[in-house]
Amino acid sequence: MNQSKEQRILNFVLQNAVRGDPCSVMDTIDKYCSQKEWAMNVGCEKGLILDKTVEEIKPSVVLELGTYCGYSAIRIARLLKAGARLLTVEFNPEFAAIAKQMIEFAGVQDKVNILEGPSEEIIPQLKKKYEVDTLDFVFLDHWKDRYSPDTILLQECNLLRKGSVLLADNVICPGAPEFLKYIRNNPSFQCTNYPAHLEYMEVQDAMEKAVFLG
Ligand SMILES: O=C(NC/C=C/[C@H]1O[C@@H](n2ccc(=O)cc2)[C@H](O)[C@@H]1O)c1cc([N+](=O)[O-])cc(O)c1O
Ligand SMILES: [Mg+2]
Repeated sequence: MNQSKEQRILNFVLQNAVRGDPCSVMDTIDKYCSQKEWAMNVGCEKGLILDKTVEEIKPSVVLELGTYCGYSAIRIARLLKAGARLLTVEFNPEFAAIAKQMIEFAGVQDKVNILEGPSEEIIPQLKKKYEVDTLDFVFLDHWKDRYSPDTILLQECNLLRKGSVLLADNVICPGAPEFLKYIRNNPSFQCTNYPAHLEYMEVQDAMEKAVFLG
């Protein structure tokens, strides 16, 4: 049975990146996906926006929605302080298995917990099953039509506190119009837009940051 694209990306990393070096893994994925096969990793340009947001917040508890191959999980985890943790939600078992290997190869597995299942099932379990009090930072990069229902669900589950930061990928391409409408008209959120390009392409995209005001 021939390999999936995600398996080919993982193999390229295992054969070309430096084990235990997160930057080497990120650079190797970016090299493969810009030169050989496009894939929906946040990439290096939007990755820098993600980096700056994480460095600004210095979060202790991070939730990522949409692990895929683990690129942004590695990107975030490499910047986390000792004792801080990333919970990342992936519902495709094949992608979760790839991401697990990618994260272990990068050496950040001690900071990352991959939670397998759909976000609408996992989010309500975070407090009791995963011992989360509130989330300092949430990176949204899963199905674009899940961004607003999951933002509402996070509030309903009391997982946001005054100052919690959401960062959403792809609000221009593929686009998350419903999310933008919801979040920008909601007085409980202070929004900032960061124009960028779609990963590995000369296509306009943007990230949206939303700070929860409590
Ligand atoms: O569609 C996109 N992302 C959807 C991501 C989905 C990921 O989230 C997981 N998930 C995890 C939990 C869930 O509940 C649902 C899905 C899915 O199993 C998948 O691993 C996308 C598309 C483009 N593009 O240019 O086409 C560019 C991007 O940067 C993108 O992020
Ligand atoms: Mg994305």
